[in-house]
Amino acid sequence: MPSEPGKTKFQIDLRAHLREQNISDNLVHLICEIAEASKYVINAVRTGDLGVAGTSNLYGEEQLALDVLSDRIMRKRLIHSGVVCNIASEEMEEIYQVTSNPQGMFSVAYDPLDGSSLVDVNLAVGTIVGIYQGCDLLQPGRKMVGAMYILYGPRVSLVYSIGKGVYEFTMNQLMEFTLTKEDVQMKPSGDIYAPGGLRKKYTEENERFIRHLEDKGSKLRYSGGFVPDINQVMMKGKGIFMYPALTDSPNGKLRLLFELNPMAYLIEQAGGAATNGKIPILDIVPDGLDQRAPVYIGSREDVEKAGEFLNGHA
Ligand SMILES: O=P(O)(O)OC[C@H]1O[C@](O)(COP(=O)(O)O)[C@@H](O)[C@@H]1O
Ligand SMILES: [Mg+2]
Ligand SMILES: [Mg+2]
Repeated sequence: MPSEPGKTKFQIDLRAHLREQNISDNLVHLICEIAEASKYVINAVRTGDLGVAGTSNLYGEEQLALDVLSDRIMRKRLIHSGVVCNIASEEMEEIYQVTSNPQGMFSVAYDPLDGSSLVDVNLAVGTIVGIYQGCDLLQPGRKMVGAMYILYGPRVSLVYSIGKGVYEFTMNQLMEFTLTKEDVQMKPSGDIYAPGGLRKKYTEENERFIRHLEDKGSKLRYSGGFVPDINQVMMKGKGIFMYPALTDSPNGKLRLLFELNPMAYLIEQAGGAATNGKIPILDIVPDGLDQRAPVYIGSREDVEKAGEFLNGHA
């Protein structure tokens, strides 16, 4: 007998799933609003100007770079959600205050279109989001109440956690997100690695760690997009992504608030680990919106091993 629509576990849409999680209506609403915004972002990525046609569209209107457009889409949605206090985006220099009343409100830090330089070569990109209760955004990532990313690949998937495990939803032909994986779990050790940054600027310790990974049989799997690269580690359930300190950038490249904290939250929720080589990413106290940090993220034992190499114990 065919199952009743909406009743089979893997036909559950995002809103129905969230309503069962025992969280506030405001948080359900916020996550659904971000999911809605992502539909407009993927539409912009699929059909938007790639810079080849100059700066005007058919009507002579100025066209926006995709990351700026994605930022506007996200910001507008968040402002009108009615449940957001402060917004910080990789595309904005300062915090955007929607209201100063923290009651029942959330603050959001996001990267609207990470890896936007990959759009012209048609590689996967994504949106990364961290959610905080109240109005304070400059807190350690461990204070987040939720995090998610949306991957714009051959399929669009949304991976989220509110501290109760990691769930993957995939966009169907009606642009609804339906549950495709629940309770995603990382294995303690893996055999793939994704190393960001120019290799000749790696320190000797990082070079030795890479040699260790290759000696143990790990294969290179790097696309240059943080969201697809993390999604690979997450969904295969094994391996490590790193963007280390470089000889000319001691804090690496990736940003704590917009990129690292949400991913660290998700990977920890899946039983993995994320450090800057010394301490968990989620314990770093941010001193500004644009703070960067080196990162080792993925299977727990691989991340610990990185720490051993960096701290002279291996
Ligand atoms: O090209 P590199 O130095 O390896 O950097 C790649 C990293 O930079 C990013 O593209 C982030 O940069 P943007 O936020 O400017 O897109 C990540 O997606 C990726 O992991
Ligand atoms: Mg980015
Ligand atoms: Mg970006």
